[in-house]
Formats: sequence, C-alpha cells, structure tokens
Amino acid sequence: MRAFQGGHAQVGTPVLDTGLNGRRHEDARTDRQNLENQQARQQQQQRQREEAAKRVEDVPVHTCGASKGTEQVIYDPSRQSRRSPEALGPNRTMSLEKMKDLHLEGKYLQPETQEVDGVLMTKLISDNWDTIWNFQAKPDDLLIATYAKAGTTWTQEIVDMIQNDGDVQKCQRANTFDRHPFIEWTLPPPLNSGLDLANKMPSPRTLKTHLPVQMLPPSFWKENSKIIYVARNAKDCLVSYYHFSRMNKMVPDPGTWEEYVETFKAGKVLWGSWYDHVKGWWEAKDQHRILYLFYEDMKEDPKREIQKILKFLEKDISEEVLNKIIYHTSFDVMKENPMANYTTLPTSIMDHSISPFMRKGMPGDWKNYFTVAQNEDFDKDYEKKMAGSTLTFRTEI
Ligand SMILES: Nc1ncnc2c1ncn2[C@@H]1O[C@H](COP(=O)(O)OS(=O)(=O)O)[C@@H](OP(=O)(O)O)[C@H]1O
Repeated sequence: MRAFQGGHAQVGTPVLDTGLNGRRHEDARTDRQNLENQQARQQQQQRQREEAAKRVEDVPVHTCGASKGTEQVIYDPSRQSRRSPEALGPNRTMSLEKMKDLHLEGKYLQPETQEVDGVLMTKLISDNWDTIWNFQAKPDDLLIATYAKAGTTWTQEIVDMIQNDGDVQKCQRANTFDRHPFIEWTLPPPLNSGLDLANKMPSPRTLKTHLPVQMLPPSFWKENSKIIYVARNAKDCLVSYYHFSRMNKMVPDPGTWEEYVETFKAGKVLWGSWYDHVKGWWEAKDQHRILYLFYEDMKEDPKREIQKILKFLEKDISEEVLNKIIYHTSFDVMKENPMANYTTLPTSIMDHSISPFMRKGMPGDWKNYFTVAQNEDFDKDYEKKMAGSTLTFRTEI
C-alpha cells in the first residue's frame, strides 16, 4: 500500500487515490488532513528557502560575500548541509563554521608554523605565500589592517554598518569572517581561504589583513586602495592575544603566561613583532591612503573616531544613523551578536568557555596580568624597541 505513514509523505506522492482502498472514511479524512498539513509545511519551508535566497541577492554588491548558487559564503541556516568535501566538487568551498559538519577539525587544526621573511606565519600561509603576495587588489578595495587583537572585528562591524547605512539586518547576513575576506588566512580545501573569498567577492570589497606593512601584496600600493589601520597598545594586545591563543586551536599554544610575555616581546608569535608592525604602518601612513586609528581613541570617543572613518570613506550619514552605528558596534552589543562574536564556529576551533572572543574590550586590562617586575622589564624593552619613533600609545584611558 502506498499510503503515507506518520505524516512523512513526499510532496507529489499520489497518496489519496491509491492508499485508501478498504480503509474507514474517518481514517481517510485524518489522512487527508495530515497530508494537507504536510504539504502546507513543505510549501512554507520552500517559501522560507526562497526568501533566504532572495535576501542573499538583495544584499548590495559592495558588501555581499557570495555569488548566488555557491555554498561558501553567506550564512544561511536553511542551507546547512552535511555534504562530504568530495561532493562539493572542485570549485565549491565552504565557510569555516561548517568544519564541524564535515568532521574535519582534528585533520586540519594543526597550528604548524613557518617563517616568511623572518615573520612567523602558519605553515599553510607560508606554503601559499607566492599566491598571497601576488594577490590582485583593486582601486575600490578597502583594507582593514591591524596587528592581531587590536580591534579588527570592531572596525569591521563599524565599516559594514557605514557601508550599509546603519541597516543591522544587512550586517547580519553573514559571519564577520565571511563578510570581509581575511586575505592571507589559508585553510585547506574545501574550507574557504581568504583569497578564495576575496576573488569571488564582487567589488567594492572590504578585506582584512594582519600582515606587517612590508609583506602587504604590492598591488595594494599600485592600485592605491584605501587602508584603515588600527593600532592598540602593546600590553593590552599581548593580554588579548594570550587569551585568544588559549581558546583558538588554529593558532599556536601560548604556553604559560610567563612564557607568552617573552614570546610576544621576541616577536615570535603569528604575524611577528608588534613593535615592527605598528611602526612600519605608522611610517607608511603619510605616503599612502592610510587612516591610522587607535583602539584607545575608539573606546574613549567612538563618535569622533567613526566620524574620521566616515570622512575617509567619503560617506555622509544622518545623526540618527551615526548613533545607531555607535550602539550596534558597542562592546556589549557585539558580544551578543553571533555574526560578530565568532560563536558560530565549532568549539573544537574556538572554545569560548576557555576565554570568549569578546573578552573584556577595555584598555588597561593588562594591569590584571602583569606583575610589577614583568611590567618594569616590559617597559625597558619597549623603550629600546620603540626608540626613535614618533608613535606613542596610551595604556589606559
Ligand atoms: N565593540 C568592541 N569594543 C571594544 N573592544 C572590542 C569590540 N569588539 C571586539 N573588541 C575587542 O577586540 C579584541 C579582539 O581583537 P580583534 O578583533 O583584532 O581580533 S582578531 O585579531 O581579529 O582575532 C578583543 O579584546 P580583549 O577583550 O581585550 O581580548 C575584543 O574584546
């Protein structure tokens, strides 16, 4: 008998005219009702899928992270699949958050490192270096460049809100890491590497990098792309990086706090020396279209710093939208925003119970970690490394 059972009939299954022979009229009515309910549910799900697909199409091209029909970029729960890497085909890649679905965590989470021109990188970045170096930037690209943990995600959210005229829904279209390709970040297929995402993204693109200035792909200089650089004081960067390295399995283990302080000072962390990074970009800022911002200033007066970004991007917005951006990009709101707080990644990649990505968001937290002796040693070493530079930082506000 071809009658549906327990309401699991497929759409289009010819149930009513074949499955009811010899059954009671009452049963038939219930069965018909079940089928109608089932069909209504399926139609509703289909409508939701179509609406989700439409939302993706509706996102303005300058911020949209995927072309229609690809699997890799847009966060869309209705399209969660459990396909194998092979089933994705040669040109199909996927967002990092799907790693769990593919049971790939153990296979890929080996933070092997290798230096590129004396700067520590993951081995995957190092192996892919020629391709990264030859990345083709475009004149209308916007690059957000930072040393790790300096306020990248915060700046990304501000920029996205500006580009979308304060439309929170549009900024919810995908995870931070899928909205703004992290150009040097290399993952094995089928996972999305930054370059895969960037090359598929329609212009104008907003990109992210932690590369020191001398390692930036030269096409950015040649094409005169705009760059926002955000710097954060060394001690808070160190503390934030230490906790991030504890919770994120994609970067090397930090060891003990004492060990990490020395590793950081020696610049033997991913993306190299903080000192060289902030100084290098500081020197470059007067020769290129670079807006150099400070995390501490953003914290002290977000309105003033967002206005600097607006001017740099040549954007005009109303006071109302500006206030909306300040609110939406505040630490407390971003901490609860799954599209900005990295909580959609599997815990095997980032374990927020060890330390949340959105941890404290406050200048001066270093005082809770440095001993007096560590602080004195740090300051002495800092003076030597920063000697001759006009760049100064505030370590509290
Ligand atoms: N809105 C807002 N306001 C203030 N602070 C914020 C905000 N968003 C992120 N953060 C803090 O920035 C730190 C993470 O830095 P990054 O985003 O640069 O990290 S990453 O390098 O991209 O992994 C990390 O700093 P710590 O809290 O000191 O660890 C985040 O909490």
